[in-house]
Amino acid sequence: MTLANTSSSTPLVVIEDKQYERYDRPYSKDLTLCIIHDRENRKMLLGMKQRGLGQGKWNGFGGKLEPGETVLQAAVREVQEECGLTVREEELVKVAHLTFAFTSSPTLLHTHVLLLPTYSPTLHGLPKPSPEMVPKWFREDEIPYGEMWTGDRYWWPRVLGGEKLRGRFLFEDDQVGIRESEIRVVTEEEELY
Ligand SMILES: Nc1nc2c([nH]c(=O)n2[C@H]2C[C@H](O)[C@@H](COP(=O)(O)OP(=O)(O)OP(=O)(O)O)O2)c(=O)[nH]1
Repeated sequence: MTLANTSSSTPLVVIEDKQYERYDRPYSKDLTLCIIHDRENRKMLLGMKQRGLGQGKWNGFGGKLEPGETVLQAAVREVQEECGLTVREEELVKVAHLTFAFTSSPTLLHTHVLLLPTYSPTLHGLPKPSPEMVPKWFREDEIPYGEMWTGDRYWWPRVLGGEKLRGRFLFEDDQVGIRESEIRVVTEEEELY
């Protein structure tokens, strides 16, 4: 094990084995999280969550898979519902599988993170607010990590930098403190999910 090179004081443990899924919880849910990147103009679309888990935080767009849906189908649907953009499954790149748990919650959240690398208004339309999310563009160097999930500063920049990651975060029940976190790079040969 090695400590990741991060600028913050919270150490992030990088693991080389498959410990990332080892939180023992009786229930699990599959979720999507889509990062909309306008690479050419060096900006990213985030949404301010209006309700539910993560309310009051900036995040990408996503939510629970509906029965019978694939990850990609759910991602396309959630992006459309939450910010009005039309994306196609083939455009989405699988960039991370992150497992989130909370100290007193019996449910593991398996979050499938996807990236739309090249947003274009002509292809995807213009973002519009929904009851769930109020979208806003941020410059790449002004991502508001202080108003996002606490763990995001550790993996978001790496995903934007082209790395494929697996990780797990055990949050305190206040959904702010991180009791434990691990992350590792996925090898070329490995299926991400
Ligand atoms: N960026 C980031 N996203 C997270 C973290 N933890 C976490 O659950 N999420 C994401 C995954 C999902 O996209 C979203 C939660 O799913 P959701 O939006 O369906 O939750 P909800 O409670 O509002 O669900 P619903 O009842 O409205 O269906 O938050 C985290 O640490 N960082």
